[in-house]
Amino acid sequence: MSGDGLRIEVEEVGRRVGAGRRRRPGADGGSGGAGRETLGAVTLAVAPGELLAVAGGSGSGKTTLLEIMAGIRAPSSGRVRHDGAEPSTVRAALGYLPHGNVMHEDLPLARALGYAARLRMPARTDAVRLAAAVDDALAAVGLSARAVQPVRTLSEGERRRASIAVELLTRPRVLLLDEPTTGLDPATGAELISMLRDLAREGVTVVLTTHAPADLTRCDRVLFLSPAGRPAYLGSPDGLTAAFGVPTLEDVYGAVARGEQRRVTGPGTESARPADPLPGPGHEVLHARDYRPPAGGAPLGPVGQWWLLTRRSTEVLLRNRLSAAVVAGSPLVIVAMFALLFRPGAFDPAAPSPGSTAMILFWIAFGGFFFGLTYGLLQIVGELPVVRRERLTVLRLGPYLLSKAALLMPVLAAADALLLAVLRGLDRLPAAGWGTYGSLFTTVLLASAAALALGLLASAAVSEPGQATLMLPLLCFPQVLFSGAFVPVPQMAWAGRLLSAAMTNRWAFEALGGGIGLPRLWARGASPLGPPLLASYGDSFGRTVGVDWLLLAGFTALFLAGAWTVLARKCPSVGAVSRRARQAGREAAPAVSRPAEG
Ligand SMILES: Nc1ncnc2c1ncn2[C@@H]1O[C@H](COP(=O)(O)OP(=O)(O)OP(=O)(O)O)[C@@H](O)[C@H]1O
Repeated sequence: MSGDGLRIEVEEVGRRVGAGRRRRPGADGGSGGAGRETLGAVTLAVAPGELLAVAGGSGSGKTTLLEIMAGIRAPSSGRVRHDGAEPSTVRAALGYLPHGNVMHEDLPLARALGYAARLRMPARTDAVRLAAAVDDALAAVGLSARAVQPVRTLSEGERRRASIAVELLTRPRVLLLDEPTTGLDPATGAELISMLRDLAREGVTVVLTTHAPADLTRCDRVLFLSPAGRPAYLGSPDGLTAAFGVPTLEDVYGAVARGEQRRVTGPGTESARPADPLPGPGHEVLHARDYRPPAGGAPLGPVGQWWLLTRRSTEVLLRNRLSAAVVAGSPLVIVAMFALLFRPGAFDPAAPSPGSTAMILFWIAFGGFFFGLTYGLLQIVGELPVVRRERLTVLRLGPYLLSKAALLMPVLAAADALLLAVLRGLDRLPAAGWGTYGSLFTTVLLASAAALALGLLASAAVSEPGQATLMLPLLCFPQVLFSGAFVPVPQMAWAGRLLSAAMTNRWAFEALGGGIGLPRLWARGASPLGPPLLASYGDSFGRTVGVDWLLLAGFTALFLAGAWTVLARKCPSVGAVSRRARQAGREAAPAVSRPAEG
């Protein structure tokens, strides 16, 4: 189903990991000198139509090499070219399948592929051609009969094939797969390799990493890496056992671990097809303008992506009944609890209850915050592997984050409106005009928006849903303590006052107090407790409400920018990795040319 593959040239590629630097995809570009070598001096060429297996013990650098070939990790030395071009410039022609299952599990298979096709294929592709691309990809991996089945109900082998189908949508000319057979039974593994072999037969260049000795015999060539990440064998699978003088493929692992090395160069060991020599140092590298991407035009722009991602997030949420029930049900439960907690008439000027009025306003502010935070927290972390994978194609982070806001802000607006309407209906809030309630609603909605952005930031920063759950009390507690509702801001220690300025709940609480006329009620109402309470709060409610709104909007923008930054670091685009590689190369250059001391 694909055209001619690209010729991959790996030239003296090595990678070192520096001391004290954290691992993150593509981010730890080599420093050229210091650190531990995890991959060393790998040189090979993979021809179009060839199926190459990269084998080796755990930690021998298989994934590292594959990621370098895909252009999503920078080598510390050497270089990789696809038909003479840098990986980043031919990204549209590369299909990269990371280890594990990276699809939205709640979507039916064809729907998940449909969204992936719309995202990756040219924007002008019409619905009929998109559907045909999905059908072709499903047929290529033998899953046409599973099209309507939710991804989570597929077997492990079917899921692996479904993941490959996503890459096939754009008819890649190079397919790089990290451990596609891990976890599969031998028959399913063999089936999957035979499917990859068919793709290679059609001209695609296929490279896979594997732990299964049986896979090796089904590939054209094998690159065996030593525990130190150096090539121990490169050649035909048939010659593998003989080269190490061992009876079985399993024994090769032991021999390689003992440090034996066989760089076979006889017939069948080189590229399956005759190739041009590797480009020399003076060889001019192709750049994006020289490479012709598949015909059809550019993929969706930012607005198109935003709308597509909004629709996908909505469908993902609606198809997961538990998540949908939590999103819809938690405001109902919380509103009901508020209605039970407070007594009516606290705002009655003839008999006000100043302490209760402060508490009612605080819990309204906190309700808006809590809805936003809980909605945001689980949004990103659960689909981070999908985001990471899509960032390697065309996904933009701005539209992605804004799609979450587009999905959740209407729900938050409904929850906030319900909260105010129920409390007003039950006389927990005073009778007042639309202007006052418009102000209260704006405040709570802005509080929810800021909390949603904070939730998205936390969700992007953690690495698993369990950690996101732990973040909930951590983020809520200071918002309660330092809101100024329980201990008025003027009564706090100076450090507490400083901290309270960073709490969105403080500004929401004060805006609600100002908006509903709390100072007037406390000062002129019939309760003798009002004036001293007002004195303890100082000028907390004296500010123009618009200033509080600006602060809440500023926090929202700040948290969204934070989420964008975290995601950009965790899920770099291929272009970003390539820039880092060039930067690392420039930094490494002086170290390489430095004369030996002594
Ligand atoms: N950023 C990093 N910092 C420290 N060590 C790293 C970093 N990146 C990779 N490594 C190390 O590089 C080595 C190769 O890792 P890699 O994931 O490529 O191995 P692998 O052969 O794919 O392993 P496995 O088969 O277990 O998946 C490992 O020892 C790993 O710990």
